[in-house]
Amino acid sequence: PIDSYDSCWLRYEPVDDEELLSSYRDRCEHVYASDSAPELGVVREELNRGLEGLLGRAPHLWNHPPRSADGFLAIGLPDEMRPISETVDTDAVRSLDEDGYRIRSVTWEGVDCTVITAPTDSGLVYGTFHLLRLMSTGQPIDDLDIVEEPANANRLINHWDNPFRGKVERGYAGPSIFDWERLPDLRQRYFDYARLLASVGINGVVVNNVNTKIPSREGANEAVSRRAGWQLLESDNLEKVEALASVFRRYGIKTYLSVNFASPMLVGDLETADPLDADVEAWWERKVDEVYETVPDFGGFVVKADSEGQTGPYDYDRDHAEGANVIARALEPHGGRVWWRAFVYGSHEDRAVQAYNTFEPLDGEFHDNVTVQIKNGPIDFQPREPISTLFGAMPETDLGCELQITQEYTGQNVHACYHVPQWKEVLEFDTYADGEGTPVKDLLADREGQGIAGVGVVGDDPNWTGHYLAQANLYGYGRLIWDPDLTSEEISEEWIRQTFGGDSTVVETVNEILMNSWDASIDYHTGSIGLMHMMYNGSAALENHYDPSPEEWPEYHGASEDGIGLDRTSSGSDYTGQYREPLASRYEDPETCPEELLLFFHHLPWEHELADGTTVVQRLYDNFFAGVEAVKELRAQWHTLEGEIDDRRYRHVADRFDEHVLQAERWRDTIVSFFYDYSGVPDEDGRVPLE
Ligand SMILES: CO[C@H]1[C@H](O)[C@@H](O)[C@H](O)O[C@@H]1C(=O)O
Repeated sequence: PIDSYDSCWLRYEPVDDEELLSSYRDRCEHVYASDSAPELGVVREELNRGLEGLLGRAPHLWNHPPRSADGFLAIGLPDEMRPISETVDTDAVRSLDEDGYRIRSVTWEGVDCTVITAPTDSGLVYGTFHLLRLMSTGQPIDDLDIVEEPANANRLINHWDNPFRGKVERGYAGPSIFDWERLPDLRQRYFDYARLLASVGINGVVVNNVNTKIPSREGANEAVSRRAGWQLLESDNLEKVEALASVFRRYGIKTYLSVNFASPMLVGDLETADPLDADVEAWWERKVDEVYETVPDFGGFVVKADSEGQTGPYDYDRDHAEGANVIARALEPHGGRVWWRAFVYGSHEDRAVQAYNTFEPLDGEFHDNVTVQIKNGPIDFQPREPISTLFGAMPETDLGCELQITQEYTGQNVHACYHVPQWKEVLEFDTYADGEGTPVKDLLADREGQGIAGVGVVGDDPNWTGHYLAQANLYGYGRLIWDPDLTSEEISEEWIRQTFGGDSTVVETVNEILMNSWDASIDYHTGSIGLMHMMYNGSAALENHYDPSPEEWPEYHGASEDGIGLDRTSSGSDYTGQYREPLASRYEDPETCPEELLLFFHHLPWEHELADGTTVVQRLYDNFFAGVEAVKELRAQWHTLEGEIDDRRYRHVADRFDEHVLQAERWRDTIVSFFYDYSGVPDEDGRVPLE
């Protein structure tokens, strides 16, 4: 079947500004790019596709400097394109980070030349996408002097795709794009996905769900019989993994697998998975050697252990370092890495405190090739959470930050919600780890074993993401983790121009919609003063993690007749104590605790007065109602774009805004009624109780 799907931000629409077009043609119609490495093949392909789209005619590709051209583009490693590379400081290029690159406008033998060079081939791929992005967003390219290096060494996508069954856990864009039945046969879609990821600097992809074993409710045997993610480590499946890896590696992207901690028993036939057992150690070594025979540049494993029904070292009274290290030792000789998830909870009354209590004491115990992967907040990707206390608490351990691109809790494939401002808030958060001015972004940056992992959003839907505006989150994720100093606006404008064109009304309007969407989402999902996790969690009539269901979660909101919120201070679970000063004291006192997190840290009377004299319950009413009005405003703004954007995407988004408004009203009405039932306090403006 012909795969037809959207090209997202790689549309390469014809440049309509005559002056720009002629300058682009002068400089890029002739391209000198050697074809010495697979990545160079990608560079030539992308330039062909991009320049033909933008300039309206295919470029001339040379494998030597074109003598007759008035201007040309030269791309290659410093040693491969002498003497042109001497127009840039090649030593400086060689000392760039391995994924870094340099773009420079120079004159060579009297000819205008644009040089893209880098220490490695993947840098050339990123440099090429950077130049095409400049042209797709209508920027001048006649005086470029760009040096780029990624802030984060590892920039990963974690797919929660279930192989064989094709479903994506918390995916809202159709089935998985990975067709494991047909692999090693390749789909064109894999190449286009790799292009999308490489164009925003992603250099690692975990192709399967961290829930590698279906938590069996009907007993062990039933779970084992149905094919599951853990089986990707089986010898027969490794060539399928290699097939995918062969696509991704062309774009400088490493392939990883989520594995089950009990693989020695599930994949092997051992009786135990005890990490200190010599047979288990030997089994991991043999299995990993086998993987690298098939996938020579394999990235490594992601492991979800002792978490939500997945087995782990606790089954053998071992700690998480012992669990991770047996796998890490097997990967070490091959340069592989274990991304060990810190998403462990369930044995402490207050879920928020457990990850720190579990992992902080193990600081320095993990092998050098283990990265502890920590969700941005202590609960679970809620619209807004405080920052996990583990950031800044494990200086002797490589850390990774896990963010969620898919909108599990922010409206799935219906609501417009731009996550980049949320991620900015996380990365800019000052942990005080080394005194004032130690933001998360600095803790993560510039350490080879560290980085950021984003829970993926794509599926086989033609629009990839279930909602066209959700493409901005995949785009934005890559751009932000490459350069955390970019602003949310800069990123959204880049995306809008490449996706909907440069018309200023369209750019401004879509930008405003994106930039206001997250605040609206926090308002109508939570009331924006620290509550969270009030969603439906069943599998009956309502949608899981989509519909409101506050009555399910008293231990998360602490609603009672006398008040609301959870005491996480020293008189409660003492989660505040896990932060460094001055954060601990700031959160400990309701007078100094930031209002947007107040009820996360404090249980307060409904009529507790906030700084401006408004009571807690009235603030909640006001914010829920404001959230709905904000969504109505976003919809009205989108409606002004009818005729300015192609009808297919305009209609798609407009229809979703109608459902978005209804759903926001559902959240508001359900939760303000829930608060009224407990507090008995009516809204000052007569909106609650509802008629
Ligand atoms: C993959 O499982 C997910 C689960 O679907 C989700 O509801 C929650 O976010 O967390 C889990 C995790 O992060 O492991």
